[in-house]
Amino acid sequence: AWCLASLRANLSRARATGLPYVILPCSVLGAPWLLTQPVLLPLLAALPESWTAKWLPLLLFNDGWHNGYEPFQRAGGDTFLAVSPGGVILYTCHAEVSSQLFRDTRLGKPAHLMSLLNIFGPTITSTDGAESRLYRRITAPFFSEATMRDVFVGTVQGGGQLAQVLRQPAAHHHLRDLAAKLSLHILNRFCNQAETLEDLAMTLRGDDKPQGTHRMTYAEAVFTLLENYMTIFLIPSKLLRSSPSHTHRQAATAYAELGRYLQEMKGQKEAELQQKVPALSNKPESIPELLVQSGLPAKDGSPAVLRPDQVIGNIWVFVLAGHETNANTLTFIILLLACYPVTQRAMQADLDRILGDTPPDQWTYDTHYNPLMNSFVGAVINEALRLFTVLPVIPKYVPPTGPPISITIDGHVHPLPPDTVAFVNTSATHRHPQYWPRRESSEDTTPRAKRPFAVSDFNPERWIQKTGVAKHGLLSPPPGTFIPFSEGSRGCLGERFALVELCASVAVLFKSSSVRLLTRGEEGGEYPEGELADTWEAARDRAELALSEGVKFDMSLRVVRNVPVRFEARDSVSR
Ligand code: HEM
Repeated sequence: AWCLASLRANLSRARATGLPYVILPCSVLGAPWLLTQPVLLPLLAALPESWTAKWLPLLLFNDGWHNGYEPFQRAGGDTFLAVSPGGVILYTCHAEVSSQLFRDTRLGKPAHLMSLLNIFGPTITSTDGAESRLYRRITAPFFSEATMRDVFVGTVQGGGQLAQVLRQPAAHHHLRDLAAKLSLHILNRFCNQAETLEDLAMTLRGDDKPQGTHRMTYAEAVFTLLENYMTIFLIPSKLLRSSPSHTHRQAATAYAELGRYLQEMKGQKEAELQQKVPALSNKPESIPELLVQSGLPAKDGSPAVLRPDQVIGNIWVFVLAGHETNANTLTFIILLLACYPVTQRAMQADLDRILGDTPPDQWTYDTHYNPLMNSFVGAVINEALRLFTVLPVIPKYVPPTGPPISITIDGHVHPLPPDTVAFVNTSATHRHPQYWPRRESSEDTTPRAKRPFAVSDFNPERWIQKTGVAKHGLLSPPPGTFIPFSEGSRGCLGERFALVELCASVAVLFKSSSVRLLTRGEEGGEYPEGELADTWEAARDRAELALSEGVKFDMSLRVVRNVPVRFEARDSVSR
């Protein structure tokens, strides 16, 4: 009775918006569905597709990337509502609507749905209003041009070490982990000022050891925690520690160890700040420094702006937001280039043109970043960000108290009622047939080309502007059509940081090395039977499957299936 009454009430709220809607049996965000999904899903999947095609994909939050534009095609519109007894959710991939949602400062974030990130304390990403503005204001000064200079040079140094490790046989088994070690190092070295290049060398070799009384290294604690994030979020540490499962106990250790590392970082910054003579320091302040400073009483005696849990929560969220996304994007770029040798060579020709014989230790942000980003390097990065949206959905929220907030579509005004969650679907936007027409060869629907056709649609050439409106040589997409970093007042704080890091790592890896797909016969006996395909075309098909079926969204989008590739010094392969 409650369900029917709620559904009726929500239907009348939905009708009042004038937007098309789809009725769902439950809310994708509600506890009943989240708890019963493992049991119900196999039953629902067994029903004829024609019964479920319109609504079931909307209940599969983690499949958003795989579904791409399809749910919108089925719903017959780029903006629609999903109505259930649990509430009303707006789905959009309409550029004009997304831009309005990003720019309208009356809209907030559904902070109550994002508390998942608050495992060490409140965070910038899962708070709203004055609180998130405060965190942004405190940490924004870190993202200065001085920081970008350091990040560029540091990534070239670190990327050089990664290139050496990747050239070892069978390194592809650990490709994503090695990329994550590099990006965690960059973050730790520049955001946290807490690591050196020697530390990275040891981590990449696997020679790093826990320090002092720690039971895990910092990197091990971060990676283990991320592997077991939901377990740690849902099950109290006390239970995890006494669980018979080894994985549970490891998860509890990772959580405790990382908590200790974050506390130590905070303590060390507090000690440094008490000794520091500000005028003598010309280094960009680190994220922990900015946060810790706000957690101390001011010199004039006014109280601290942040509580200790706010300091720790936010140090953690920068570690999370700043390394996973970059590591996953770099991995996608490497695998895409292995599938496209011709594109790889075109990008390397641009690297040779821009960098010439200048040794990597003389590459600088001021001289090289812009030319690289306006070349094939920028085109490849943008195209990878378009196809592999590491955050496939960006949530917005009409506050529960207050008036409806209207969106306008083709001149028609649609008032969104209070308490409406809005999902800007980046994955569907980036596959919208009008904004991003598929490349001709990707019209291939043979069984080998799997939804969402990410590999066959990879086309960096589309970013190279030959005619028309050009922004520094690369295509400048209309607002709302290319949104990997979101936009507006809650857009990614680390966008520039991420692009600088990606640019420098792609440049250093591919200036010195090439990557190719491995096939059987040309290799020694170090690969297990069945791992390698017989021909390049078969290897390409496997890679394409891995980059569709083998892609998973949990904390962010990543490839979980191994793709056999080999890095070789460029001198040894034809240019
Ligand atoms: C390829 C790399 C990256 C991508 C695609 C990406 C994407 C995004 C997106 C889409 C958001 C908005 C999320 C939302 O509204 O729910 C976001 C927020 C954020 N990102 Fe990134 N990001 C990347 C790298 C980074 C890096 C390197 C840092 C820091 C060093 C960073 C720090 C943040 C922070 C602090 C926020 C929260 C902003 C707020 O809530 O006000 N990101 N990112």
